[in-house]
Amino acid sequence: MRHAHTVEQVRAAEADLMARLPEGTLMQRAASGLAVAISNYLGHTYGARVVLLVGSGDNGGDALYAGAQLARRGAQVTAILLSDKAHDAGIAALTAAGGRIHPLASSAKGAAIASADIVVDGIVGIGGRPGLKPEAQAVVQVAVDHDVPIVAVDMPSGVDVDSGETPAEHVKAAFTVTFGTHKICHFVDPAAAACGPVHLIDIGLELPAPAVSAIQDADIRERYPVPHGESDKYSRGVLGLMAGSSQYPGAAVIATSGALAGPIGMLRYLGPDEVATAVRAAHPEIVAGEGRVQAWAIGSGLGDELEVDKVRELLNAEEPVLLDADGLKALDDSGDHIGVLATPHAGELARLLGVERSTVEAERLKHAKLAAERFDVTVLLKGATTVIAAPDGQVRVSSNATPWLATAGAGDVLAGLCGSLLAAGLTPLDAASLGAYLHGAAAQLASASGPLTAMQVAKKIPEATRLLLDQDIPG
Ligand SMILES: NC(=O)C1=CN([C@@H]2O[C@H](COP(=O)(O)OP(=O)(O)OC[C@H]3O[C@@H](n4cnc5c(N)ncnc54)[C@H](OP(=O)(O)O)[C@@H]3O)[C@@H](O)[C@H]2O)[C@@H](O)CC1
Ligand SMILES: Nc1ncnc2c1ncn2[C@@H]1O[C@H](COP(=O)(O)OP(=O)(O)O)[C@@H](O)[C@H]1O
Ligand SMILES: [K+]
Repeated sequence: MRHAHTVEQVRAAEADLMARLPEGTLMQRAASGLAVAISNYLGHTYGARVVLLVGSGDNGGDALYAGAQLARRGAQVTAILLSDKAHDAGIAALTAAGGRIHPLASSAKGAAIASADIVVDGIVGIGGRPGLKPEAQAVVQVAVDHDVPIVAVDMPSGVDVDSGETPAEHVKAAFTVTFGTHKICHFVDPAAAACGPVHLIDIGLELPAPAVSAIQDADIRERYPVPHGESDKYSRGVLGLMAGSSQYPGAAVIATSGALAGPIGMLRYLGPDEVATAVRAAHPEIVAGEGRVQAWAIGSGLGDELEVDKVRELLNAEEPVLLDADGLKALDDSGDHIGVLATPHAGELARLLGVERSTVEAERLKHAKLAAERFDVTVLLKGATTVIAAPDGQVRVSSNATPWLATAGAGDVLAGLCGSLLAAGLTPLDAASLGAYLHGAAAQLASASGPLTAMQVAKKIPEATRLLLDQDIPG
């Protein structure tokens, strides 16, 4: 996993390390990494036109020192100071290296930005409040108008670093270079979408447990329940699936496709006879009717046929339960739901919490955590980036999907797959994490940059799993 820490955690780790190192060491490490990343992006340094947008703090200092390094290697570097205050030693370093300094009032700044190869956003970093001041917004807009790529120093200025929210104007970066550890805004939308690819420069920080972790290829290999010589169909896990209705029979076929593509040894289907017939026609290996299971997946396409009392009974039983779509209506905030995994999209989470969908979309991390705490369940909030919040406060994200996955039935595949992982014995947090990541990987294969259907995603899950399990990933 990749890990993100809060500003407070970063500041504390930085203070610990700085006490043991000569002054300025960390900023030099950060600036060197930034300069190298910019050179790599441009493909050349000599003669490159680089404009630095410099705010009042150390984020501007990083930009100035990186600019000085680039200037020493032959780049034409111009700094635009957006505040009366700026990092003095950084300005001295850039000037000594032959860089130019423009105050905000300079009439030449617009032309410098318009003709730049790259603009460096050193306006604000972890010390910033959300939003851009009008003068910063104006210079950023010149870069946007002239298609000049922007590299964000630490994070795109204007985003909310610890929540990933973007309540006001902010920079949209071609890429971001961050230091020491990832920050929450790199992982959580909508801010994550403004970061572009994020390069992490190690500056030697020693960090506590992360606030948010991002799932990677290696996590699948580490945690997937691969069967072994002693396994049989029962020990691999049996999933009970309640999905589909006379109104939505297809949801059952799609959800069972997702479930069978996961690690379980057997799938029991419970639902109306005509739907069971359709499910068995698609997958003759499915067993219809009651029996022992290791986990339940309930909800996709149930419509009005949800039996709330029966589901509530299962919620209080020992076996873990996944609740999706209509099944979420059975969730209440009483009782111990520690083994429950809820998989809402933003609209469903909004209904559960009694807020507007737009509020959930703007504050995804906050609402996923809120629901996990209120209902004592693990919440998987679907979207371009999937946010998974456990009741103990752990948060993970998965962001390997493709926008082509936004298609009817894709959520049913995910519910089946995550249910399958639950039945195979993973915790709700791991089942959600691996399920979301494999779903995203399968969608990439199914899409190949083009349209896909939910059933095609389900069909690609075994191949995605095989590729991820076989890959030789060090450490
Ligand atoms: N920590 C680490 O490990 C390392 C950190 N490093 C670097 O330091 C950066 C943090 O630097 P920092 O603490 O000086 O804060 P920073 O983000 O530059 O902001 C400072 C000032 O900006 C202002 N301001 C606030 N909001 C604003 C807005 N929306 N628009 C305009 N202005 C705004 C506000 O001043 P005010 O307006 O209140 O006078 C605030 O005091 C960090 O991101 C990284 O790049 C690396 O060098 C090495 C390792
Ligand atoms: N823009 C996007 N980029 C990537 N994945 C997305 C995007 N929008 C939605 N998804 C994913 O597509 C799936 C849609 O699920 P859901 O909204 O439940 O659809 P349905 O109810 O039709 O099955 C989820 O896994 C979600 O994370
Ligand atoms: K920045």
